[in-house]
Amino acid sequence: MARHRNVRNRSYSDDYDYDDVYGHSVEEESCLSPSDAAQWMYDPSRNRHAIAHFMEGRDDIQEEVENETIDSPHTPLERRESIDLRSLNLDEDDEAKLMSCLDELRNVLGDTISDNTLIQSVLKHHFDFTKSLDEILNKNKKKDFTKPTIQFEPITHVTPAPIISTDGAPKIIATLEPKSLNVVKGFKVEQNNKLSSGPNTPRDQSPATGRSSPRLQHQSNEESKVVAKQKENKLDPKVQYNNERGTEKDHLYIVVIGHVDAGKSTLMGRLLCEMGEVSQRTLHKYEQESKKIGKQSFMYAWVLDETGEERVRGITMDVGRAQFETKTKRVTILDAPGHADFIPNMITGAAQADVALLVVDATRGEFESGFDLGGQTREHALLVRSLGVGQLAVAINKLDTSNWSEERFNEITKKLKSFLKQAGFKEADVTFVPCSGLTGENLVKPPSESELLKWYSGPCLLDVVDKFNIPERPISKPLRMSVNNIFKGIGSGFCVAGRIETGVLNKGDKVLVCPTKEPAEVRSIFINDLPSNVAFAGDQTSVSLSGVDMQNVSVGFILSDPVLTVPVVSRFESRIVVFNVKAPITKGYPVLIHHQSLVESANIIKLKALLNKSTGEVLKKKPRCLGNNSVAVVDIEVCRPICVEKYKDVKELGRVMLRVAGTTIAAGLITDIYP
Ligand SMILES: Nc1nc2c(ncn2[C@@H]2O[C@H](COP(=O)(O)OP(=O)(O)OP(=O)(O)O)[C@@H](O)[C@H]2O)c(=O)[nH]1
Repeated sequence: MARHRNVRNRSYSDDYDYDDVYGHSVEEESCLSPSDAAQWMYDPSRNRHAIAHFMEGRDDIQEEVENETIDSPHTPLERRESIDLRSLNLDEDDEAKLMSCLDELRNVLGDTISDNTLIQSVLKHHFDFTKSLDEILNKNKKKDFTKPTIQFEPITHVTPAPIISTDGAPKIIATLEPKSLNVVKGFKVEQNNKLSSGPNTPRDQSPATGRSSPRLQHQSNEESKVVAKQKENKLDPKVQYNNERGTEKDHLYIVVIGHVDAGKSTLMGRLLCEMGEVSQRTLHKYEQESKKIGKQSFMYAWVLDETGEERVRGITMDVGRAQFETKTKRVTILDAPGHADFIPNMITGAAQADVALLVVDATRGEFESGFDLGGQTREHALLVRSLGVGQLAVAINKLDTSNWSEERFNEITKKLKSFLKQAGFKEADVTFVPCSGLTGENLVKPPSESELLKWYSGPCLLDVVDKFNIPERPISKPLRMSVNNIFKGIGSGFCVAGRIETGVLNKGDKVLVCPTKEPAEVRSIFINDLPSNVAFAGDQTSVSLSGVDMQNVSVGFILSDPVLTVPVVSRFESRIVVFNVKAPITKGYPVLIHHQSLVESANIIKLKALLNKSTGEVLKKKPRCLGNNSVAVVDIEVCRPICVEKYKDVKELGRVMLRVAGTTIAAGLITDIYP
């Protein structure tokens, strides 16, 4: 059966750069038990050979017969808001009441109103069905519930346009609104305009052709003419890149991660001050104001923690941004929150980054609680690796509290090295730097502390940042821009902010907003708040769009090349590494998928094969369950169609993270997609 090709006929060595797969190896002095450590042992040379060999030769992976739908032309599920009842924290009775009210409401209203709206109304009226119905009907008086239209939910939170600080503080380009992650993403697509997918999608299914809705069909001729013209006028991306950027310093995006209170914002704030990016006047102001509310120790953190709530609580909630330059690079810092409650924001920051700076608190007891006792150090490191970040600097911070002890530095680096190797970082790509954000020691100048000078002669933090390699920018691939923020622009338009994952985006280009596949035109492009005619893969940009309604674009969407469109799928196959599950993963296991800035409910619908971690060899076909540290091939079904790519085609959009109840339980590479 054709379905067998999903596993059997694949040479995994062709699909992956195995350096990008997690859980490779672990040192003997691991923080894991010896048996766990043994499971992670890995020999890359053996692996490359063995996986190719094993996959080509194997015919023995049988598959379950009940899920025949996988090969049949798949009808994508309607994309609707997913209800995660767990997040509502209802007790059993209330949950039952809620479900019963929802059923009743659906009987009357059909599917024309989103689940989210219904839930809000039911909760507001304390499970009173009649009152909820009244409210919804009154709100939607003019709506014809029987009419099948493309219907979109309003975006509930809109963030203001990015603001450049004018008081002498460094250029804080934009702060990601945490609420933007909760943007309601629901929409429904007419039956005759079902989402289709991918580079393999026949042209006649794309919005520019006959199967589109009448509105899209009407636009299609015009659109295709413009797109053809666009193609004609296009320069070779590499030539264009050299013309535009040839003489500029390379731009690097660094996400700063680590356990809560590790000193991330203080470190970055101090670094910016040392580099002269913050005026004395501003710093003095922060000093006075932080003193007033008894938070003077946070004065440097205020450079990046801009909101009143962050300053009063003394924690980062949004991703703060700032820029500085090293000898060879322009650097954008993405200061991520360390608190577990803000992990989705941290992921949004990490999804935009090329490299990461992991900050750990060297204070005795503090490192241990951030690393060993369920802290965020491990979680953050795993997350950034899962998002494709391969280079890491580790700031062993607050070493002033241990009198610059070499012993303490070695103790921490030993533990971290072992863990980071296990998480998939190559030893050569990880650098450890002793420092103190509070005193400014070893940040931009060689150390001056006599205790530190006794044993450390390595680079300061700034030099480590300067030595990072700029990752290859896939500018020759079709355009993919992932949307991580949406805000009102100047005048009548609106802007989407996000990262150009692949390709080139020119002012005036036609793009397809996916997964809804609505055509739009790029009116203007801003990079670091400055207008630009073009943006390339790797750039963080704000783009103003016309031709599409702001309410029809959501965080997690992809702006795609209008011809070589991004695949839109409801099911895909993934090779996952399971990190940490309380109960084994079984068929039907519910998870939240994180894919760039998108968060979507999903289920693991099929366990296809359990693999040997080191060789990729199939250990068991159709396993009944997956435990901790296992590697497996599974099929995942999302509640609403999403834009993904096979990892071998576009690495940037070929990774997913699976999270349950606030913990990352697995990371995966997308190995196949089911249109
Ligand atoms: N002794 C000492 N204290 C520090 C150092 N760096 C930061 N701190 C203190 O640690 C506390 C937390 O610092 P932050 O910079 O807010 O920590 P953070 O990691 O950004 O916190 P979140 O983003 O909320 O996770 C503050 O009281 C700082 O003054 C340091 O190098 N030495």
